[in-house]
Amino acid sequence: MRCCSPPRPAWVPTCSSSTRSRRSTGPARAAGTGAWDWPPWRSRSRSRQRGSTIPAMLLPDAVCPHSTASPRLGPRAAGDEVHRRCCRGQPRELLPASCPGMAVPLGEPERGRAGRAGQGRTERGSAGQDGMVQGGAGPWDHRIIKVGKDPQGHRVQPAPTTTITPNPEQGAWLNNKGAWLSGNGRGLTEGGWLIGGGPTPRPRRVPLTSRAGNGGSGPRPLHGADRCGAQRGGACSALLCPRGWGGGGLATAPRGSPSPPPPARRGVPPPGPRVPRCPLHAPCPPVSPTSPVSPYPPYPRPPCPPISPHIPPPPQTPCPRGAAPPHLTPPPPPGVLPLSQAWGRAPRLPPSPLPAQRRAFSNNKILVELDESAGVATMKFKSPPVNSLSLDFLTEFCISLEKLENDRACRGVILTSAVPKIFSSGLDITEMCGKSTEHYAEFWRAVQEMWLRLYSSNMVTVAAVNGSSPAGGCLIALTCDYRIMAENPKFSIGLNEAQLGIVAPFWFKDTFVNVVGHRVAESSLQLGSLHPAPEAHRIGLVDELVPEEKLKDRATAVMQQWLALPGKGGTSWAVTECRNGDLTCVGGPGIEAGSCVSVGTGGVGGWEVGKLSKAVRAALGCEGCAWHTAGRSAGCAGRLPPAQLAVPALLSRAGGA
Ligand SMILES: CCCCCCCCC/C=C/C(=O)SCCNC(=O)CCNC(=O)[C@H](O)C(C)(C)COP(=O)(O)OP(=O)(O)OC[C@H]1O[C@@H](n2cnc3c(N)ncnc32)[C@H](O)[C@@H]1OP(=O)(O)O
Repeated sequence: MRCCSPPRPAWVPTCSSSTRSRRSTGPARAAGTGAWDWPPWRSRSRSRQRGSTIPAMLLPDAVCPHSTASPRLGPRAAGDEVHRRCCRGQPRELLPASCPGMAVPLGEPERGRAGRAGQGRTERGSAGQDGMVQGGAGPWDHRIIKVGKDPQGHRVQPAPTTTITPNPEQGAWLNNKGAWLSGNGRGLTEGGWLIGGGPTPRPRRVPLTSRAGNGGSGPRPLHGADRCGAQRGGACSALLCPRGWGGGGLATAPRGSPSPPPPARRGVPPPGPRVPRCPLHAPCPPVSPTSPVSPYPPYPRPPCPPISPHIPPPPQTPCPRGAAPPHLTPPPPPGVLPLSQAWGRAPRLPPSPLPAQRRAFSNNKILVELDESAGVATMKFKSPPVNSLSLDFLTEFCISLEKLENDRACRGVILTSAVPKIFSSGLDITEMCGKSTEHYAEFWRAVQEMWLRLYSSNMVTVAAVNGSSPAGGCLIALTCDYRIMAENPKFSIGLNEAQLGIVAPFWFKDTFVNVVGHRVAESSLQLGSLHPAPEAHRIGLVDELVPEEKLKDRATAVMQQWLALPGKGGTSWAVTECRNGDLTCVGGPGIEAGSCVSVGTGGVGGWEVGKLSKAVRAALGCEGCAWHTAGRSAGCAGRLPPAQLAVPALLSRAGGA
């Protein structure tokens, strides 16, 4: 059973004028005689086999039912007008062959064409006010449910049980109540529906099982009757029907025919071949090869959504030691320099077996020479006259150091001076007076950055002090892992800020204390002493003195010694513990147990002694496993709370200075 009421045949007029015209031409058509297969959609052969004979008045018009072009049906004067309205004003000759009215070619005897009849089927409709066709088992089972008006304008109300009786004399059908149902015997009413019939107009009583608009379970209006061109007064044919199906002048589809697609709804695209869409669409449905071919162009391609929601994020590289991902790393406290640039550097690898090469790069203030065979670079300060640490110098210093850090062939760096008798005169005094506040801030950030980078470097750093090194120059030497000074009493080193009327920043002081101890540092800082080379060696400010001409070789030898040791950069090992917020060395190769190494002292697991970066990493958990081994406090289990480390406090204070 079909789910929809049958479509109106293409040749059924819907306009009242057509009906009136047809009725007016009824007598003329009635003059025609002859046996015909009727209705025209009935198979001719089948009808002939039954020997059907239909009155001439019931015969259809010519190919266009409204046209009187048929010689059997008389003049076509009135029919032409109807024809133009019915067939959209197209001349018959221009109608396409698919038009149901074109089944009979021009010039041929106008006999009913072969067609399909909805006979023997029961059509239950819920077509609402547009009408409904109901049928039964017989050829006349189809019935008009919604009826129009009789010639006098009276509305015809079908009874629950209706008998349709053709009345050739009146050119109409009558029901059992004597009501007029159709004006031409083809089941037409004004605004009504065509019903099929059989070859023999046998009056028959068929109970009505459904009424129009009862909302029953019958078929729905055919593919949206309100949208069908036929319902709007035009012919519903295969070419004219906006849906492109269901037309062709067939009242009903044959049994077993595929159900038509559901009626188009507002905002819902009609069925048709699915258009492949952007593969990035998440719910992209597969293209169905069996989808009916739609006569409509494909739907506009929906705009592709941004690729970001559909593109998976890059996988996060887990911290090898279980540390928090980079994006979870807590930001440094306000005022603290970002340490990200000093952390997370690529692991340093042994030099490649390639032939030994020497590379050098230079800028205005610093000359860098890299011996790839030894994995040692030399940074020579060349900012005459005194290698003052200006903003440009500091910037170039950080850039050069970063280049070496990123160079896998470099494992150690030696800092020395290309200016005779001067290692560095310290911070450039001209940068600290007569400038804007912004410039002071920028300069001071550069100073701290220089210290952090050098102190947290993964490379072994050796200072070859070949000249005087006051204040900031001394700080550079103190920040290195090892200090070798030219054995020249004229060269002095120390933090002389007190002589300038300023106080050395606490991180200057801490670094100094780490090297010479508290008491020496205290006295030296209070006096602002500049210690000659011999004295500097005596108080431990420098590790050894060598003749100036041997300074380079000695620095290289020391570097090789450090690089030969295991661990990152070949530095010594130390076991530290966390106690009262300080990092205390509890032993290690070459390190006295119990000595306070404070910040920057490494621990187990390959930390480098004197490397602040390792302690900072431990504070953030990146070195947690090492602390788990050496730590004694509860906070050292896997990840050391930053509060128990002196490093964050140190950095915080550095930023606040
Ligand atoms: C914002 C927040 C801040 C916050 C402030 C907080 C900062 C605290 C930390 C501060 C750290 C510092 O390093 S403060 C800087 C401390 N540095 C110093 O005190 C250096 C003192 N200088 C010296 O001792 C000597 O100059 C020395 C380096 C040994 C070289 O002696 P020489 O005889 O060979 O040469 P000189 O004739 O003295 O100097 C040559 C020229 O170099 C200049 N010169 C020398 N030192 C200079 C210097 N540090 N900066 C600029 N210019 C310098 C001289 O003025 C001369 O310039 P001309 O006359 O034009 O030829």
